[in-house]
Amino acid sequence: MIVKINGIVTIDGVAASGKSSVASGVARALEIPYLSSGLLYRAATWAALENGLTFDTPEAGRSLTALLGSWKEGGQPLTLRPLAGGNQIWQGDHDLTELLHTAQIDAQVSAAAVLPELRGWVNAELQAVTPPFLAEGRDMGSTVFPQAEYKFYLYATPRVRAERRVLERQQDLESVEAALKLRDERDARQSAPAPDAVRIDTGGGTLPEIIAQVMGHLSS
Ligand SMILES: Nc1ncnc2c1ncn2[C@@H]1O[C@H](COP(=O)(O)OP(=O)(O)OP(=O)(O)O)[C@@H](O)[C@H]1O
Ligand SMILES: Nc1ccn([C@@H]2O[C@H](COP(=O)(O)O)[C@@H](O)[C@H]2O)c(=O)n1
Repeated sequence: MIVKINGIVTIDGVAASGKSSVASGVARALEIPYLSSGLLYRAATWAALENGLTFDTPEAGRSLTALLGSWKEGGQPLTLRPLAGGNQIWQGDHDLTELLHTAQIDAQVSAAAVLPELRGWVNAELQAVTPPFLAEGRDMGSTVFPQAEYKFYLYATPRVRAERRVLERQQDLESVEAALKLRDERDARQSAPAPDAVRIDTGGGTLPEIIAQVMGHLSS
């Protein structure tokens, strides 16, 4: 059956639970774009680190959003390209995407993401997009798009997530699992599932099976 979405679908969840892989598969099946909010937080973190900004001062949030604003005014804005096959982030004509999934960004991004000014900047970028689309992150269903038609929340044990992540990165299982647990703790405040989200344990199936599970909810 062909499923037609006119509004917004949200997929939230903990780190490495499979959000972007599932979002990409579902977006392709629905033939709509998906927006990775995490990629915007990662890009802003990269921008701060490149420019010597830290996240632990009272003016940190304002300094970071001022930097992002100055890039926009200078004609070099950070831009999310919401391709269904995988999101990209560009600054002007530079594709930054490859630089954003490193252990260094993983370790710093939660400190940037608690800054209210940065959360406001990311939310405004996403809310400027015209539906239909699928939005993926931590607080898409709870805060940014509470009006979404369908909401999902993905989770899996830290061990399952770490076992998947070591296949993508040159790191050992124990340190990947420890880093994921730390990120879960730091992100806990903005990661509470929307009360009306369908919760799915991605440890309970293969990637195609989880995508099919989400599609099943959309067509029922
Ligand atoms: N059943 C499954 N469901 C979801 N992802 C799976 C599954 N099995 C394996 N994976 C793999 O888990 C890995 C992590 O997935 P992905 O990068 O989509 O997670 P994420 O939640 O977007 O991560 P992050 O929060 O770090 O951005 C990917 O390599 C993906 O292919
Ligand atoms: N809605 C969101 C999305 C992400 N974050 C923060 O960004 C980090 C990276 O996100 P990934 O989806 O790529 O893991 C994440 O650890 C959070 O700190 C957020 O706060 N809200």
